[in-house]
Amino acid sequence: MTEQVDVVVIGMGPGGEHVAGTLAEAGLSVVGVEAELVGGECPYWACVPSKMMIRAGNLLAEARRVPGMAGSAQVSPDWGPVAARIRDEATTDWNDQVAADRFTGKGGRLVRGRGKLTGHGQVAAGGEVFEARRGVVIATGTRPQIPPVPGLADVPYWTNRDAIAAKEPPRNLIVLGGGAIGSELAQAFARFGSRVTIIEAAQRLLANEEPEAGKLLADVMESEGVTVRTDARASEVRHSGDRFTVVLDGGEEISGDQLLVATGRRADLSELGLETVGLDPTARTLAVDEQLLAAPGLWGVGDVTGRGAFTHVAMYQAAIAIRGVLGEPGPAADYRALPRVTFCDPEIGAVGLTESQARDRGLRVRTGLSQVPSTARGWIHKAGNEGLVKVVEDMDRGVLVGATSAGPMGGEVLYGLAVAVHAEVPVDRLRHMIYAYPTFHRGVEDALTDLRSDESDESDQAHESD
Ligand SMILES: Cc1cc2nc3c(=O)[nH]c(=O)nc-3n(C[C@H](O)[C@H](O)[C@H](O)COP(=O)(O)OP(=O)(O)OC[C@H]3O[C@@H](n4cnc5c(N)ncnc54)[C@H](O)[C@@H]3O)c2cc1C
Ligand SMILES: NC(=O)c1ccc[n+]([C@@H]2O[C@H](COP(=O)([O-])OP(=O)(O)OC[C@H]3O[C@@H](n4cnc5c(N)ncnc54)[C@H](O)[C@@H]3O)[C@@H](O)[C@H]2O)c1
Repeated sequence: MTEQVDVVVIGMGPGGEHVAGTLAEAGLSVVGVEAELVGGECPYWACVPSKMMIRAGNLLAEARRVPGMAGSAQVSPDWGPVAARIRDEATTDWNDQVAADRFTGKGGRLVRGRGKLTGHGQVAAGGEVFEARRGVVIATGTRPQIPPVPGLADVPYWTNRDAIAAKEPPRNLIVLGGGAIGSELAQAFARFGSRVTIIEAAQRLLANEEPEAGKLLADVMESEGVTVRTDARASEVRHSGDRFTVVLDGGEEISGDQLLVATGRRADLSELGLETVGLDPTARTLAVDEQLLAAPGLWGVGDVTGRGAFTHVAMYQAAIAIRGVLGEPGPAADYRALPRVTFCDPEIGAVGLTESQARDRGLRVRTGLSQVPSTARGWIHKAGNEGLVKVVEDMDRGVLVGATSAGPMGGEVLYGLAVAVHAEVPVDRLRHMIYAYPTFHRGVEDALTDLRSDESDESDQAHESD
């Protein structure tokens, strides 16, 4: 027996929950299928609790900046309130009843279990088969990608989930991977007293962002006592008693009492029955078009699409898929001004293309750089003022195609830059704007003033030799 409904959403993380809840509110009959917790990774093991850890770590860091600035302060870190806040306020002890009720309260029907396509518009879940008249939405997210380092699979390493649920900070923490997860959690634990070593295979932290940002972050982390090993590869992992040992290429051994693996995430399409609708279940991500369609009547939203593993991308895509299901017009997905913020201290905000991504696309590029400590506000701020603004201009069009703002509130400073990239505001107009004094975002004006190209460098040099 199949049950007729309007829409089935498989995966109720931020993307799926938004689609399912909104369509249910619009009056459609919606089945939301969830294998774990309604709300997905973000509220229980990712964005929200990690930002609570970071907020607490930042409070400690600010208190440690009091000497020389505002008197004296004694700081005694206590993980207890952090763990309690994560348990009680963020996750309700990893119970999703509130989120489930939120969805059913909108008129949706929640089916617990794994959803699987069994043909076009057909989903098997929870022992039932649903026939979706309007369509199916896949929003199944990602899971940690564990690298094939010999020995790693056999040791009780942490993923983000264990780190978020930690009842106390580890004494010695090894973090494999210096991307967003590794960097954020490393700094948070370090500020609570963990001795942390980050092992990153790439040349720098946050390898997908501007090199200046990764270097800045590594410098600050190291000044706080975190050991940052870039260009470092693990060749073996061992565990004995309660000690982890990571052997690096070259033989050096790094030991700790916890090992956090944060080496990226990947979608798992293998169990979704994609072959029943003619799609490849071995693909790395669910390929979708600019309307988020993977096939007629089959939408994909969120991390599973591989277009940026961020909650705001999942929500953005969800809004487009909702319009698609409802048959409403609206703009297609546009990722030119995709913002991301790594909530370290300094906060690393970025939007659009990095300089090297812009060059790889064949753009003629000018870049400008300013340093937060050299701005009036950065100088006033003093302790904890490390940061920079970098802007990347497409010279031929005279617009910014990317920007980075790192520093205190770097993620907030990013907003203006994101508007500039999104709306393609001419650089000439940005330069003649009034920037409030003394804000951190005045560093944007300085970076715009600094815009220069390799070509102009070359012509400058030619001038000098004349
Ligand atoms: C430590 C950490 C910190 C992060 N911090 C941030 C941040 O600050 N800002 C930000 O924007 N992003 C952050 N992210 C990324 C963010 O968590 C994800 O981008 C977001 O959760 C993706 O939402 P989603 O709906 O695509 O998938 P998910 O949140 O992964 O949800 C997918 C859901 O689908 C379910 N599911 C999977 N397969 C099936 C199936 N077959 N049947 C039924 N259900 C299924 C899963 O159980 C899960 O609940 C962070 C991630 C991590 C790990
Ligand atoms: N603030 C945020 O918005 C936020 C925070 C955390 C996570 N996220 C999202 O979650 C995604 C996943 O985060 P992540 O940090 O796991 O992935 P990532 O891709 O950002 O970083 C993984 C890092 O691990 C390194 N690596 C891979 N294999 C390695 C190995 N064997 N040894 C050492 N290093 C290795 C890679 O070079 C890379 O730098 C992010 O890309 C981001 O989209 C966002």
